[in-house]
Amino acid sequence: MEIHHLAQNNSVLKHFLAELRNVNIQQDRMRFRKNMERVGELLAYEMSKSFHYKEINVETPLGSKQTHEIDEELVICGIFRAGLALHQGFLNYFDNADNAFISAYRKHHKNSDAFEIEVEYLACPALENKTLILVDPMLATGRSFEAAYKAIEQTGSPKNIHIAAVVATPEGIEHLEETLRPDTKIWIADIDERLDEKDYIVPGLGDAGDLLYGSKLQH
Ligand SMILES: O=P(O)(O)OC[C@H]1O[C@H](OP(=O)(O)OP(=O)(O)O)[C@H](O)[C@@H]1O
Ligand SMILES: O=c1cc[nH]c(=O)[nH]1
Ligand SMILES: [Mg+2]
Repeated sequence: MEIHHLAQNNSVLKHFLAELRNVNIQQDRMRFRKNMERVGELLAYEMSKSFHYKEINVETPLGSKQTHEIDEELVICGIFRAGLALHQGFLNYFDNADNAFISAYRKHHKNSDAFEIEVEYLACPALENKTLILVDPMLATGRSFEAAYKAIEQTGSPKNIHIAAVVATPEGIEHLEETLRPDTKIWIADIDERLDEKDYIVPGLGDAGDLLYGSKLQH
């Protein structure tokens, strides 16, 4: 499995990430959503370097130019809720991509921190010969990405699979290495230290879904 850890190099990505993590700045919900979308755009740009391209000829006002365009049929799949803003960032760059939507949430056991991942909704185009990009900001235990991929897999087998997340843990990445197709490529803005006792990422950024859209009733 190929793992790309993008914040290893300095770029404006680190600036947006710092704002997403900052407990004062992240309370500005509109700015948090915008930064998440902008990180989606940067992840899309980095990922695009790994795509196949085909030669095309473009007529300019002054002549013609042999150049290239993306030669992959993309399907962007956002995981509800928290994946929505990141999904929009990918769509801002991959204009004509098809899209899939899947829900995944942590359903807690009664009076316990233990949880199962519930998948209740999936809308997905045909995946044969497509490049699937699964996006969710948080890769904590990795169980949501796993559950989402297993549900999507029932509908068809994509040619290529990319996973995109903003903050990940080493445990989460290891979990995906054990459970997803070995040719999957993972694109992560940053990799943090560990999970806490509630399986939240430390230091992470908090609850991504709540920061984007407000709190929800616990299941
Ligand atoms: O790697 P995991 O341990 O599975 O945790 C990560 C998941 O947790 C968050 O979603 P959450 O369940 O909070 O739902 P939400 O998007 O509605 O906030 C996040 O968006 C991931 O989907
Ligand atoms: O740290 C975490 C872990 C799961 N979901 C979040 O939103 N944040
Ligand atoms: Mg959440």
